[in-house]
Amino acid sequence: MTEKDYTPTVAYLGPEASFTHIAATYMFGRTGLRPFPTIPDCIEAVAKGHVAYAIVPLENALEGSVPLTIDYLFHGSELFINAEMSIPIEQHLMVHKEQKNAVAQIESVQSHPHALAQCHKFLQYHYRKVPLFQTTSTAAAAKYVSEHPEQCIAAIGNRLAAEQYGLHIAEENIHDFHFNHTRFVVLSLRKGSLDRKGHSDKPKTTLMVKLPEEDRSGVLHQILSVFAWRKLNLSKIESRPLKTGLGNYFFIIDVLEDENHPMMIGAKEELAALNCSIRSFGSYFTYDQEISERA
Ligand SMILES: O=C(O)C(=O)Cc1ccccc1
Repeated sequence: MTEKDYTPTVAYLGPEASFTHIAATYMFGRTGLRPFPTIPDCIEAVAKGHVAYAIVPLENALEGSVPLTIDYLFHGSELFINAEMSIPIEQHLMVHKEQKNAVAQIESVQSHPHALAQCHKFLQYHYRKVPLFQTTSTAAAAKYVSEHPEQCIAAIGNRLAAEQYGLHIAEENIHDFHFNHTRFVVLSLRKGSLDRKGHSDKPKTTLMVKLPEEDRSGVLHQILSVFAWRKLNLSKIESRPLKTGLGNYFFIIDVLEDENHPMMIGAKEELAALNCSIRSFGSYFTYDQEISERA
């Protein structure tokens, strides 16, 4: 993909100061970013050509895949992955400044389901009886808290969200496990890798592989050996429901190689010969951000 001299519009899971916003800023800078309220809204905006790119969370180190992204990306979308970035996630408990002395009386905690899950032990231990409410993003929760100063409620989100919405951080780093990273993907209607500074040496290719209709023993073994004997390194394999019936699955396979490499071309041909159906989401570079790099 060639760089254009205009700033592309980029849809991200908003509002401002979500983790996705942080990832989007890291990848594209501050201009041209447009917040959308939900992941499906971001995916639809890029699929309909309203924006050039969308950036959405794909997978968290603690919680696994983000089901909404997987559902909308792998079921019927015609999008490609142009880049992936991984950012460290630190979660903080925040309240309205007017409620900063009432933290012991918090009546509810809101956040994105993954953020609530990442802080499960903390919440169990400190706020066992407090109801938890899911929001579309951590920043949406912070914004809601900022708009309800009279309520003794808390949000879980990042430091930027506390600053953006003027909230008081009542407890820092409440995520249960230290290694809490999330992978985000940049999507567009065009195949090709975004080439920015600091990317991985090797590109990665994401394949969606559907097993042959006829049920035969050893088919998963056959699929894996297609990659194994070619020394193609897999960085992920995940089975997801096909949604056509109980027990029907497809596989998301990430391979650390460009899809145009002769071994990859051979692998795709062999998978087709095994009666698998394959859809490639393209080859793309990966970017890793550390907290110290944040603006
Ligand atoms: O809610 C957000 O801020 C997001 O961008 C999604 C998310 C939620 C929890 C961890 C990482 C990303």
